Amino acid sequence: MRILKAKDYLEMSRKAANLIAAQVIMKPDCVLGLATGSTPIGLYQQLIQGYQQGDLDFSQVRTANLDEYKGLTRENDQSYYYFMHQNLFKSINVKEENTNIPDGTVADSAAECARYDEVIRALGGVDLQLLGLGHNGHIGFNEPADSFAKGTHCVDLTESTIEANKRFFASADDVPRQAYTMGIQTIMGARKILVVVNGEAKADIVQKAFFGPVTPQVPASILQFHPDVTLVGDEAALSKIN
Ligand SMILES: N[C@@H]1[C@@H](O)[C@H](O)[C@@H](COP(=O)(O)O)O[C@@H]1O
Repeated sequence: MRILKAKDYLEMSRKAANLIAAQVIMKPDCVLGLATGSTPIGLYQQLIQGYQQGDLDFSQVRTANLDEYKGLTRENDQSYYYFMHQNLFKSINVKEENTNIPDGTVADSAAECARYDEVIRALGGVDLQLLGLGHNGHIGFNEPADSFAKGTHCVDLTESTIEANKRFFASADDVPRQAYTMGIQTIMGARKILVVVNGEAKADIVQKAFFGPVTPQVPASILQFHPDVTLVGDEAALSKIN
């Protein structure tokens, strides 16, 4: 695992965006696995700047997002579809038909999960998967569990995730209780993985996930077995691993 330490959030965002930019430049039709949450917003802004300055072209890039809340429509401003359009897609030249996100409005979980796995298979897998890290070690919405989930599946969100994400909703009651997420096998199948973390609140889980035992109780710990992981974090998030 490569660890890149940044002095602050802006530098973390720049370093991470540089790695994604390198991927897009070296393979213009690459498949980018994308993530939501507050951590990647700064790096998406950097990618938008790179596009506006004429350094990056996303016209052939394909994307596959990690997850989506079940039950939220695309128009709901808390859906991950909405998030991706607001924070990245509307400001770069990626083609709508080349972007993929699980469809939270499909009630039949088995059908939607099978469809999404087929989408990723048809894309030829993910070249570079971007990941944030939940406070309980979740990646995508793979919550702590007794075993590692394989493909796309529907999860019941844990209380800690509902608590962490309620800041985006009017109240905790409005946070959806379920989500569709890529599975651990799909994430591990990505050719490269880029994890971004910032802030002191992530310091403990960074230490556990990357230097603790590999266990489904800390889903991100499986990344220790991936051959090409880069962790980019600010000093606060990396403070317990030095
Ligand atoms: N499903 C998302 C994850 O993909 C994200 O990585 C995580 C951390 O979010 P943040 O970056 O806001 O800390 O929480 C959310 O629940």
